[in-house]
Amino acid sequence: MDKIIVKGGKTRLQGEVEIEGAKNAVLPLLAATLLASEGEVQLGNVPILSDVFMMNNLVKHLGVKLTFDQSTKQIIAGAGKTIKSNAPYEYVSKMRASIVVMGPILSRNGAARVSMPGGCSIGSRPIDLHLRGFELMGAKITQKAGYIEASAEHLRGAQIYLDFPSVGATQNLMMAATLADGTTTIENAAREPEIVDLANLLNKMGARVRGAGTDTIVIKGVKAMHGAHHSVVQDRIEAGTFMVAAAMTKGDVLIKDAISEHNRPLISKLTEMGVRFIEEPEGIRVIGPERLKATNVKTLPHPGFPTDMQSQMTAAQAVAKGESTMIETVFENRFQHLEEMRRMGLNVEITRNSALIEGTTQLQGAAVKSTDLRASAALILLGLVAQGETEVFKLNHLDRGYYQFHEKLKALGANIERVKADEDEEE
Ligand SMILES: CC(=O)N[C@H]1[C@@H](OP(=O)(O)OP(=O)(O)OC[C@H]2O[C@@H](n3ccc(=O)[nH]c3=O)[C@H](O)[C@@H]2O)O[C@H](CO)[C@@H](O)[C@@H]1O
Ligand SMILES: C=C(OP(=O)(O)O)C(=O)O
Repeated sequence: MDKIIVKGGKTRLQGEVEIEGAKNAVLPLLAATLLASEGEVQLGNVPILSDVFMMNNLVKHLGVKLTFDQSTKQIIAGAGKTIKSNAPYEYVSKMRASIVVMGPILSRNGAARVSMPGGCSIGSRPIDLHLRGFELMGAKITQKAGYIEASAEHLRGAQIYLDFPSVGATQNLMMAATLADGTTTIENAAREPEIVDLANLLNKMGARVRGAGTDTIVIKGVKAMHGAHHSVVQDRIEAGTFMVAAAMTKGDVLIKDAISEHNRPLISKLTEMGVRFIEEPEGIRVIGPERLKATNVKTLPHPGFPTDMQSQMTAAQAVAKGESTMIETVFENRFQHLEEMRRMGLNVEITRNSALIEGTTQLQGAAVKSTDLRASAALILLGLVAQGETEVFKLNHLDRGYYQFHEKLKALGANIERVKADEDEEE
């Protein structure tokens, strides 16, 4: 596997950066291609990421004729006249998000057998809310030998209240409801921009989804769905990561075509820390101060501060003047990067889901390993400001969600390279 080497301390990022389509949008969009029984779903602005390749393999296995032209970032998914009901372990176990194929399969076939996705390093990630919603729609759910089996002669519309506004459950249930008999209402639904993107594609495919982006989504079932054209929404987490990078390095970076509406909580916190944001016709310009000020952050479902920006924000807090707090309320185990950051001199006290960070200008480069996707980006950001050399290992996490991350930072002036790691370095 590769490693990234960052030589930090003097970097001041400058220039402009292009942002890809969102990983967290495109994965459910790919699952939605299973719902079309005729025509082609054409997706543009598709990010070139390992998670996308894995989801492509799963939907292809299930019966969609899919091609991915990486040069144009376009996927063409030819409708499966029929699709398979069985999503096997070898595909689902590789990626948590693959559970969102269950709603479309169940909706089309009246039956689904999907391997249990399991947890991951940031938490146990149960799927009880997804399954409870399917049951309310008339599905019988059983668990056997690591698989969840669902069957329903007629999936029917239902009134579903989610105990927590789960992104995945909202997406799965929305898709299940598209071909169900009657009307489904999802209350306390997730409101993330990726939910809106999915609803937009579903409607282009012939579904009748209203209210996405609010806490109540209403879906009227239709008889069949067809092909459509759709461009994947911009990745607000990638955009946010570059905002933090500019903020930490006294930078001046134009984030091309950034959508401030999607990054309100982050922009608000960075502004509190002394960062300037200028809305320009080509995007948002981010200007970092001489020294960031401390701030207190708590992660929440959208429109609260996103848990997917938590690690990157702790990197900014690590170099801010004064004491900051970070409270993680969405995932129970998302502070592993702080242990790695300690190796670089981070002053942090962790009490359960709360971290007290004392900012310093004395961070030193070190060898660190990515513990999850956003941790990998956060460690690289910290490497930009630490004195000396930082080596970041386990880049398989980074490749799940960032396309050409080091090239983009390099183009902004970072001293960074990606090289092959020796086997013995990786442990
Ligand atoms: C591919 C994708 O889009 N991933 C995003 C999605 O993940 P994902 O869809 O898995 O996240 P959820 O919103 O479902 O999970 C949020 C919380 O709810 C809990 N929960 C969820 C479902 C359930 O049935 N029961 C339950 O208890 C989870 O364990 C977690 O603690 O939203 C998360 C929260 O914004 C982001 O961090 C992920 O990047
Ligand atoms: C946690 C994330 O993704 P996933 O849900 O795919 O693990 C993320 O994008 O930060």
